[in-house]
Amino acid sequence: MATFETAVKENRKKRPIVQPEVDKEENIFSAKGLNLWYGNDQALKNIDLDIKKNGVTAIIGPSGCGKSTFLKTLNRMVELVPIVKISGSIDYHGVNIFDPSVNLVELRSSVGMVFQKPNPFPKSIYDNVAFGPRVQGIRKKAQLKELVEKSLRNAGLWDEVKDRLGESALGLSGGQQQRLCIARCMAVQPEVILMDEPTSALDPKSTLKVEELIQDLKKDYSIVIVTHNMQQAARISDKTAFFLNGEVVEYDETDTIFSNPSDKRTEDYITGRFG
Ligand SMILES: Nc1ncnc2c1ncn2[C@@H]1O[C@H](COP(=O)(O)OP(=O)(O)OP(=O)(O)O)[C@@H](O)[C@H]1O
Repeated sequence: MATFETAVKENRKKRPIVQPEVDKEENIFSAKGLNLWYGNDQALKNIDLDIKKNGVTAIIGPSGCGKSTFLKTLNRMVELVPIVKISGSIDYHGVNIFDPSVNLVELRSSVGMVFQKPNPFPKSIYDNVAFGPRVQGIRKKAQLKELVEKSLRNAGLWDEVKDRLGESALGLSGGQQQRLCIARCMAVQPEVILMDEPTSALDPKSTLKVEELIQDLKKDYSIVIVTHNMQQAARISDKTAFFLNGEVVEYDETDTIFSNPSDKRTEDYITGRFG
């Protein structure tokens, strides 16, 4: 049986994700007729959605409407659940991510993910950030050091941790841990960052810091964020998709969704009539 390392190496030989000839596209993802089932239960229904490059796209909607499922479909993490079945397509750099030739390791490096609860490894701050690059085969100390510093700086955490890089990441505050997880995600140099309610476990001050960070990062990354917090979606996103019962009810500029939605269900949701 192949070891993890040989599997990673084999996988690298597959089709490269980034194809310069289609790199100029304005949309980073284009989902078409996307359906997803957990066993017999359909969680995503005929989703057509284009996600803007270098912007923040918010996914909102009531509990259980399929927000996280859609997010995890974008880097095929959802398929870690064995009962999942999918039909339809999601184009990324002109390639359907479900095509058998797609290199999953590369896809998941290019499309990183930050979760609701900060989940640093029980390792040092340095080793958390260096983990991904090491898995990618980077061994040179100087190169690793540079990547770690750059990622921590980009996550706005460097000044707070530069003198304690060898200490356990678990000793950081919740807000710092979440920014560390964002740094860990950036260390593998993704171009998309998926965020699943990244501030719901944080206090208001840490939430503000992460929101400022997202605003800062969007010039270099495409960010898709699931949030229950409507003010947050309104504050930080460029476009917003409203999901209901596994369908996209409305998708538009965030200002339009919050000031002049075209569907009554969107209006009812954003004005707190249900959810
Ligand atoms: N691992 C799983 N196995 C079976 N069903 C699942 C699984 N994960 C999610 N579901 C179901 O899929 C549907 C969509 O769930 P999902 O978590 O995507 O919704 P959500 O909008 O993100 O909800 P929340 O806001 O509560 O996190 C729900 O009916 C849920 O029960």
